[in-house]
Formats: sequence, C-alpha cells, structure tokens
Amino acid sequence: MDDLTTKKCVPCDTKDLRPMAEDSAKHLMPKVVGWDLVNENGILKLNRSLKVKSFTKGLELFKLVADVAEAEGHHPDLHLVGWNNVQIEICTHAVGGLTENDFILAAKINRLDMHHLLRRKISA
Ligand SMILES: C[C@H](O)[C@H](O)[C@H]1CNC2=NC(N)=NC(=O)C2=N1
Repeated sequence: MDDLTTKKCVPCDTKDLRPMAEDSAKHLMPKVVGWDLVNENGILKLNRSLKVKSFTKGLELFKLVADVAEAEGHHPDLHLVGWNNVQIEICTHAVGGLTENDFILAAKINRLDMHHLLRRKISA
C-alpha cells in the first residue's frame, strides 16, 4: 500500500481532474483511519470529528491543520461547534466530490501531533 503522506496535492484547477466513484473512495478509506466517508446530497466527502479540551485548543488545532492545508494548496472546511467539537470536512470543491488530493490531505492531518489538544485520546 503506497503511503499517501509521501504524495503532494495537485492544483485543483487542472482540467482533467474528476471526482472518484464511491467504490474507489471506499477502497482508499483504510489509508485514512479515523475519517468517515459521507455522501452529502450526492457529493462524497471525508469527515473527521474530534473533541478538543477547550475552545482555544480547537483554534490551535485549526492552525495546525491550516499550515498543512497551505503547504498542500488544498483546504478543508473547518467547524468548531458547541465550544469543543471540531469537525474537519474535506472534498475537492472544484469537482464537487473526492479526488486523491482529499485523501492526501486527510493522511497528512492524521500525521499531526494533536494529542495535547484533544479531550479524549484518538484511537488511531
Ligand atoms: C488553484 C487551487 O488549487 C484551487 O483554487 C484550490 C485551493 N484549495 C482547494 N481546496 C479544496 N478542498 N478544493 C478545491 O477545489 C480547492 N481549490
């Protein structure tokens, strides 16, 4: 199984970028432990929910994720709801679905050391 963290996101404005089929997405899910595959009105997305220790630790987590996103040129939707529930949502907006970029970003987010920010230890 090749390691997604050794890959780099490609620009999303590339013409031949197409959203992957649900089967292909399911096949890649074991590479992004902790993420859920969701279908939102026909648009596939990757979702990860995390409970943080405090509101400000949630913002610290956003900063860690933002730095990865900026380095990749690929950006998640970040939600901080009810003071300590972080939800990270990834899809490729340009194609309205999932591309390998989304899995690369998710895998790189998984590599972040965020334990000190989380309320409960993540199982992965
Ligand atoms: C040119 C550049 O690749 C695009 O504007 C990027 C920026 N970050 C992005 N992030 C995500 N998640 N989807 C996109 O379509 C997207 N587009």
